Amino acid sequence: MSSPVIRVVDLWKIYEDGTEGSTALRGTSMEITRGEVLALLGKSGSGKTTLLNLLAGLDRPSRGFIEVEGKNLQNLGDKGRTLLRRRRLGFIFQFFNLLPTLTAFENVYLALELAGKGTPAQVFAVLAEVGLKGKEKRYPHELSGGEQQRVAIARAIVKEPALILADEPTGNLDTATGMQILELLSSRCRESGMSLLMVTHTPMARRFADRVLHMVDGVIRPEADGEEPGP
Ligand SMILES: Nc1ncnc2c1ncn2[C@@H]1O[C@H](COP(=O)(O)OP(=O)(O)OP(=O)(O)O)[C@@H](O)[C@H]1O
Repeated sequence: MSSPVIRVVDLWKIYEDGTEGSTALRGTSMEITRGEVLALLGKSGSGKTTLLNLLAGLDRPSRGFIEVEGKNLQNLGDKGRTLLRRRRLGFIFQFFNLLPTLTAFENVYLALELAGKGTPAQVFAVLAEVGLKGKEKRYPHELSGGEQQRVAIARAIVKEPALILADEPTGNLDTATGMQILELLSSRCRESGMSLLMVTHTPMARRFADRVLHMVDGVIRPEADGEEPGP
């Protein structure tokens, strides 16, 4: 069996905010295998964003550890974690987070440059693949929300990362556009063996997932134990 892309072991996060700490994660564990598409649901404040920040190496766990492709994030150092983010992780956000002064092409090309690999031809190919052929020179404000999210998907997948972390990827889109985006993202990840962890409040996201997880009070639980079964 192949080793997991992500291994989370007994992860705790206690935010120290002066007087009493706020415990966001309470000893949670999980694994993500190659090419697996996961939806992570959970109430507001249950710890989803905290987990994403820790997986991205943007914050440190209070206890426990995370391995990305067998490497313990804490042992990598700041520089190592930055390189890992640029090369092995992709990010998709609710509000797209494209650079407004760069065209669609330039937004995607920048990600490739930061990853230290790739050619302009790859950028054209990936933009065509997400349905943006002919729109490469548009700036974000000249694109619809769905199109901007397609640029963000292209930016994430162009470097073929091990894992894509998506935080509410359809939160700012209408239902039909959101479905198209989830279909595109989940099928492309499966085809290329990229893993996808999407945090979502959208129950329809479970249709596109291989596995649905629920964050309940700082602990990840499988769907069966979840607190809010969906439609
Ligand atoms: N920087 C911080 N300092 C102190 N407490 C924090 C901090 N960030 C988050 N928390 C607390 O940790 C808990 C989990 O927050 P988190 O943002 O991870 O939840 P979430 O599931 O992503 O919520 P939402 O769906 O609303 O985005 C909450 O109780 C929150 O108040």
